[in-house]
Amino acid sequence: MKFTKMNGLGNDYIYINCFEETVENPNSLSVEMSNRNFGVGSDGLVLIMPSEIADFRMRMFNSDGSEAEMCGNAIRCVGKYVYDYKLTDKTTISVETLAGIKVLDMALENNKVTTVKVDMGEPILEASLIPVISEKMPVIDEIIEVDGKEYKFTCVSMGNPHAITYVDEVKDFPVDKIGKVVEVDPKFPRKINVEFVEVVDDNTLNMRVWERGAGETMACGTGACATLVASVLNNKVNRKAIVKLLGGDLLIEWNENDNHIYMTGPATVSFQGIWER
Ligand SMILES: N[C@H](CCC[C@H](N)C(=O)O)C(=O)O
Repeated sequence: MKFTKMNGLGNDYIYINCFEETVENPNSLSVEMSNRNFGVGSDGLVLIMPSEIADFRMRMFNSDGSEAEMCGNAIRCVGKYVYDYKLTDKTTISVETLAGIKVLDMALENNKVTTVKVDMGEPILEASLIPVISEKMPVIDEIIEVDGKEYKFTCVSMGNPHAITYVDEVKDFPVDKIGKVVEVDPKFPRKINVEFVEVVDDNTLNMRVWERGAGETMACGTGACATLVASVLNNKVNRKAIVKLLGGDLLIEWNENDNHIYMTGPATVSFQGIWER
């Protein structure tokens, strides 16, 4: 089976073109192919499929096999894949996801996609829809205790759930130690992605992320969007800011007119290969 390895700021996935290939059990295949010793190695698996209601459909699976509602870094790579490999000649396309239809605008250099701007839709702030067990609206300063220390979280969904907390400095923060506990806290019925954020200035945030179903990754697109929303709600940044991740920067805007979040960032092909099953 042919696959393409791509990444968005180092958040790397294996992409299967399901116009040409058939995938029986994507959950177990994601676990198998994501293994960095016995497989290809990745943060998960992404299927590029036909859609009845959009130009294309994307399904995304974490490296633990769980399917996520949406993936920001992956959807930019889907845009790059379908244009560069000539499944479309449009530079504005729609992609069906479990979090609804997303619209992508793609920038080209030498007729290859370099940067993609994604309309990520509206943030979801209602506790029951995130979901998080909380009486607050929006969910700000939700306390979770880890190893005797209390952390305050703001919770936002971009179709997938996120809990954001602010720290003095992300560089040496124990993201894995704290992230893996918060991910599975009983307050989160569908678990949660956990973002650790350092405010640099009104237009700049440093962020590291412990992802649901994958652990710490180099970048998280939906997480960067959720982080911008949380930071505006907490009066820490302007509505348009750069989110600096281990793998690089994303430009995120929470548009005041349409309440939509816009994410702009790169998409990169690493290599193509054949998976012998
Ligand atoms: N781990 C996430 C899915 C991947 C999100 C992230 N890689 C992104 O770029 O948005 C979840 O289970 O919701």
